[in-house]
Amino acid sequence: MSDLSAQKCEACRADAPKVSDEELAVLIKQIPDWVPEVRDGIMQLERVFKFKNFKAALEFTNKVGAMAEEEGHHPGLLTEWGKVTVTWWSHSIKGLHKNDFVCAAKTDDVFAAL
Ligand SMILES: C[C@H](O)[C@H](O)[C@H]1CNC2=NC(N)=NC(=O)C2=N1
Repeated sequence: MSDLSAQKCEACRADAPKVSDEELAVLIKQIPDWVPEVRDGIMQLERVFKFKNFKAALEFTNKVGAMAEEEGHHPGLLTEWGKVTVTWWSHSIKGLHKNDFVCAAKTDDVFAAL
């Protein structure tokens, strides 16, 4: 468990500040497999996880879903044969909040524990 994944998501209101470029540079070092990407004008964190078949990909998807429910923060999940694309961003602020980095780190932990 990393520093980030040991944290809990906090309530993210519509007026919460987005992570600054300086904060992003520090936080992304703790989740080096994640790629920050702008999609539809919204900064997001994305990582592709590889599996041996669809069943394994679906099991991982469900575990990430359960973690998301516990945190009250929810990712984009695209489950395909042998592959799950996980995308984190905060809908309420249309960008990245610390919560997204916390949940990306927790997603790494789910994968590591399979
Ligand atoms: C009411 C509920 O808590 C909110 O809509 C939560 C749910 N999950 C969420 N997940 C994400 N990724 N961003 C949000 O802003 C968000 N808001």
